[in-house]
Amino acid sequence: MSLPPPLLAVSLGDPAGIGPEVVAKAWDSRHALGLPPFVAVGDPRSLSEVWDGPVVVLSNPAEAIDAFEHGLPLLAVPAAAASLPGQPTTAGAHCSLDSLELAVGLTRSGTCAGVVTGPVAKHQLYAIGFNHPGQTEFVAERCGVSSGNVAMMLAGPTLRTVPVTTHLPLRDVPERLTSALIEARGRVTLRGLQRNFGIANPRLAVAGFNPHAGENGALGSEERDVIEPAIAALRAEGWDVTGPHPADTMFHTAARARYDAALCMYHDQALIPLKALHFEEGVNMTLGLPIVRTSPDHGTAFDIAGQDRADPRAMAAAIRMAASCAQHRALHG
Ligand SMILES: NC(=O)C1=CN([C@@H]2O[C@H](COP(=O)(O)OP(=O)(O)OC[C@H]3O[C@@H](n4cnc5c(N)ncnc54)[C@H](O)[C@@H]3O)[C@@H](O)[C@H]2O)C=CC1
Ligand SMILES: NCC(=O)COP(=O)(O)O
Repeated sequence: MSLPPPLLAVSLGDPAGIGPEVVAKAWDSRHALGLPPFVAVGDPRSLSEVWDGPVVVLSNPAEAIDAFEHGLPLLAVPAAAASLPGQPTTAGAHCSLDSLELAVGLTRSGTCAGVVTGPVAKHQLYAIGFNHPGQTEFVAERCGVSSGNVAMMLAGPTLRTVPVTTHLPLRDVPERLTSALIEARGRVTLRGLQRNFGIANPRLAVAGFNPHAGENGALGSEERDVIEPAIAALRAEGWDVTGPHPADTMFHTAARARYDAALCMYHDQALIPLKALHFEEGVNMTLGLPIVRTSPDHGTAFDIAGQDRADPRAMAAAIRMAASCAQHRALHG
């Protein structure tokens, strides 16, 4: 059985970044890229700065599916002041936050089947008082889920990675890494693979923290003291979990074939292999939420905004993945 493609909400992200451009280009290529209907949420001027295609400004999201064939459906969240591509402003940061809020609200209410979040600049948001590390934790809070019970999964065609710790200074990682946190992220990841991707018996490979996964304790003790107990606890629940693996040898082709997701100890351990292999089509998905949330793996790219150089494939992949996961959940719960 299959269901009609669901309507998704797509926030444009920072108006000065490449979010508006990649969303517009995704709509332009909707047939070639096989995209389901979506409604954009964000600043109308940020679109007209970079695109002269048709925009259908809606007053009611219910009109989006009919409008989608004729123009890019938009729920307008105008920024208080115009911002130019590549020149982020405080007004733009507020607009990106308001757009995110509305897009998440449309999804939580069931009006949309999933939310795809455009790239925001974290330092711009921090400057206006945003007190979450990133959009992941913001969406989790809006859904009533603690940030410890969600997982940021980066996914490409041949690799999925999940960092246990995300946006914090590297020097703070060791004290933040606990067996309980590794176990929780591992469990959310395994359940997320089942729920969103239909992988009945998911395989999780857990990375070490130190070089050579600690070299039997000679190069660090986190593997023995923190990571191995978490792996043992997950295995005791019946999950297929291996590790701790030396991180430098778990991402080559043959190694990747042995697992469905790699659980990594810190941000760059997870994101470097993913972006090296799949930058053009990488998707960031939040696991553990009652709603579907995806995002392209890239950021605001202020350096190329407004130059017609932004590649829309990661945004398109994020839209496709959100639709596919939403349909899978609708069919299988
Ligand atoms: N999902 C999100 O909201 C994310 C937001 N960010 C934010 O983005 C800002 C900039 O971060 P950076 O580390 O510079 O990463 P970035 O992904 O914005 O840019 C890195 C490099 O890749 C290029 N690039 C990125 N996306 C591209 C695309 N679609 N097509 C062609 N070239 C592309 C950029 O021009 C730049 O040279 C930061 O403030 C960060 O917080 C970063 C990652 C994800
Ligand atoms: N490096 C990934 C990233 O910055 C995305 O974070 P989030 O805003 O989706 O939490």
